[in-house]
Amino acid sequence: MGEAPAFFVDELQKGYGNGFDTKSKGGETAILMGNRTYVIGGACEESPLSIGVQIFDQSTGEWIYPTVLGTKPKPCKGLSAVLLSEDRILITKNGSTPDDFAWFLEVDTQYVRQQKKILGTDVVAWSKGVRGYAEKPVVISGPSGVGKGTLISMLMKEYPSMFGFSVSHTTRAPRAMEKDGVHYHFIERSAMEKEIEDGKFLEFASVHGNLYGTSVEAVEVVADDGKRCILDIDVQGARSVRASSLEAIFIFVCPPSMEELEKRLRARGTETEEQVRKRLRNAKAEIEQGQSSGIFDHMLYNDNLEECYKSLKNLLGLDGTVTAPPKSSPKVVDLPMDHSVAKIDHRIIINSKTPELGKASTNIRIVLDVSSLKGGAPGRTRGLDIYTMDSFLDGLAGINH
Ligand SMILES: Nc1nc2c(ncn2[C@@H]2O[C@H](COP(=O)(O)OP(=O)(O)O)[C@@H](O)[C@H]2O)c(=O)[nH]1
Ligand SMILES: Nc1ncnc2c1ncn2[C@@H]1O[C@H](COP(=O)(O)OP(=O)(O)O)[C@@H](O)[C@H]1O
Repeated sequence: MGEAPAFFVDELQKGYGNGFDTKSKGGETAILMGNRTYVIGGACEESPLSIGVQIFDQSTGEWIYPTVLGTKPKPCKGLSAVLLSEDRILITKNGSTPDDFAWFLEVDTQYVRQQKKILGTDVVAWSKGVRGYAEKPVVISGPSGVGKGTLISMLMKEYPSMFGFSVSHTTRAPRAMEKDGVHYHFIERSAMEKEIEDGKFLEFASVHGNLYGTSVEAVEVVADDGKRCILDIDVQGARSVRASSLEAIFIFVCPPSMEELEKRLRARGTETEEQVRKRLRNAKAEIEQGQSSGIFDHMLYNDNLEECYKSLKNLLGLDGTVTAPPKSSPKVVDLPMDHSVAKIDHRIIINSKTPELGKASTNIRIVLDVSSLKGGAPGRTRGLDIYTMDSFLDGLAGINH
């Protein structure tokens, strides 16, 4: 494990006051919570392409090197930290673009506490802040051949800007029309097992003799796009997601009969006879679990495809009226290289300290509104609102007229 940043040691051993202090030196920043000082910054020793996290425990005088989960931010020239609540720290990256400047380091959220129990180590988790209010992800399960893929394709075709598909990893061989990275990430079993060990998966399961899993990243890239994520996963996977901190809507699709299911599977013609038999055997257990496990919020019967699709749209609140395109967020400038950060209620005010080289000496003030945050690790933190102080003041002036 790496050495603690030397220049911090003296100061940390002296202690930092009141629990809301943040200090920044070089590429690092430190923030005190209770007895622990979180030192964030520099490159992480184990993965140099990401920002490191170390904890100084003032009660024991020892450094702790926690397991760091989640997609990590890339190193930058400097950081600022603000304690948001007792469970997470907001990190802003100097000089970064609006889609990369707000990150959350979770230190005591439900997910972190759950992972601490599982791993038996100290844990912190990164979650990137994204703008916009995409709705809860949708988990769709059901036996092979029931029509999940067909229904999802219809939804994505009709609402391309609203939904994004979570591309799973699988060890099964690609079908003729399937593209790597679009339908699945096709992967060797040993490589997938290694990635599972490294904590890259939100859930995984062995289905019909192959490994399938949803990586945290698969869900995150959809959130980054401001879209609602659709997961096509089996009942075991749905159970894992239900037990995780990812809030989602769970839908189970049933066939009208086993005979019809067999007909559809055979007509699709993508599996060998042996595979078809295996899938039909597994279907019985899946339907039983789907109907009785209490995991699913909604059951759909896919007899007539058009009717089933209409029911799916209804339960997702898409009742046929044309929905307005998402409001485009006001443009925000990059975060100044040198800035101060202040927290006022649920707003974080970022002020540039000095004019940047070659730039006019106007003072840049950016507001981060954190009043409506949703989600978090594993996955992005949604609902972040970012605007310039000027547009905020213009808005207030508008109200007063
Ligand atoms: N747990 C889990 N199941 C998955 C995942 N991706 C796909 N599945 C499920 O694996 C099963 C087999 O999928 P596939 O081989 O594509 O066959 P299909 O169901 O006949 O289209 C289906 O029940 C899928 O819902 C995943 O990431 N995790
Ligand atoms: N309601 C339906 N009636 C008849 N055939 C259907 C219906 N829904 C889907 N299918 C067909 O059944 C086959 C299996 O559907 P698919 O979407 O691939 O299932 P899954 O993704 O659940 O394995 C496909 O050939 C599809 O066109």
